[in-house]
Amino acid sequence: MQTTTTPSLLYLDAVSVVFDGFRALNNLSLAIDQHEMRAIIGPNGAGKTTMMDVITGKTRPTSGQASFEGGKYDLTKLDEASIAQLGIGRKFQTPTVFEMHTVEDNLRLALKADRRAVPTLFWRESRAERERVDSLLERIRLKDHRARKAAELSHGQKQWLEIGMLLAQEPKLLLVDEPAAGMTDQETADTADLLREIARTRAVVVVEHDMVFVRDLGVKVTCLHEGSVLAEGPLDQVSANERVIEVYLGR
Ligand SMILES: Nc1ncnc2c1ncn2[C@@H]1O[C@H](COP(=O)(O)OP(=O)(O)OP(=O)(O)O)[C@@H](O)[C@H]1O
Repeated sequence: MQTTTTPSLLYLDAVSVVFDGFRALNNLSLAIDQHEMRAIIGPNGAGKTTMMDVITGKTRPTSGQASFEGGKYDLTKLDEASIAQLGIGRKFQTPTVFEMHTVEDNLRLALKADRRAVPTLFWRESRAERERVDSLLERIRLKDHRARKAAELSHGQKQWLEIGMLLAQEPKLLLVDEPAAGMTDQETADTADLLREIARTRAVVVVEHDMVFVRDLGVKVTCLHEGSVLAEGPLDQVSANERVIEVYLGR
C-alpha cells in the first residue's frame, strides 16, 4: 500500500477480517476525508461494527491496510489506546456517562483526559477549563442542565453528553454507533443538527439504521453487505440501488 500518497484522513484498503473461517469483512475499501461526515448503513451482520473495531484497533484485520492522516499512521500496528491518542474517538450505542456526577462534572472529567492536554497548575480553577465546559455545554444543548446529575437526563440528552465528553478530547475522527436509537423524533432531528455542526471541524462516521435520520444528515452514504461495499453515494442514489433494496431497504 502507498501509505504516503493518499490524502484521506482515514483509508481502509482491501480489509478482510476472518473469524473462524467466516469473513466478517471481505476486501473492504473506504476513504474518509477530513471534515467529512459519512453514514454507514447495511443489514445486520454486514460488518459495520467489525469495521469500527478495525479502525479503533479492537480487531486486527486478517489482511489489508488501515491508515490515518494521509497514510501517516498504520492503524493495524497500533493498540487501542494509541489510536485514541491519535484522535479517533468512538461513541458506542449505549451511553456511558458518570450517572452520579453532574453534567458539567462529566465534561470536566473528560477534559482532563484531553489527549492534547499539557498538565496545568491549578487546572481545576482555570478559566480555559470553564470556557471549554461552557462551549461544550452550548454545543451539546445542555447549558440549562449543567448542574443536574447525568442520571436525571433523558436518553437523548445522555447521548449528547457522551458526545460532548468525546469532543472534549478533540478527536479528528468521531465514530458514532446508532446515535438515534431510542430517541424521540425531536431528539433525532437535534442529533442530526449536532453531528452536522461537529463535522464542520472534524470527520464523523455514523453507523445508523434509521433512514429518516440518515436523510437528515444529508451526507454520502456507504451501504455494506457481507463485509464489502455494496453501494456508495448520495442517499437517493443508494436507496434506489436494486441490490440495496433487495438486501436491506426492502425488508
Ligand atoms: N468475534 C466474533 N467472532 C465470530 N464472528 C463474529 C465476531 N464478531 C462479529 N462476528 C460476525 O461477523 C459478522 C459481522 O458482524 P458485525 O457486528 O460487524 O455486523 P453489523 O453490520 O455491525 O451488524 P448489526 O447491524 O447487527 O450491528 C456477523 O455475522 C457476526 O456474527
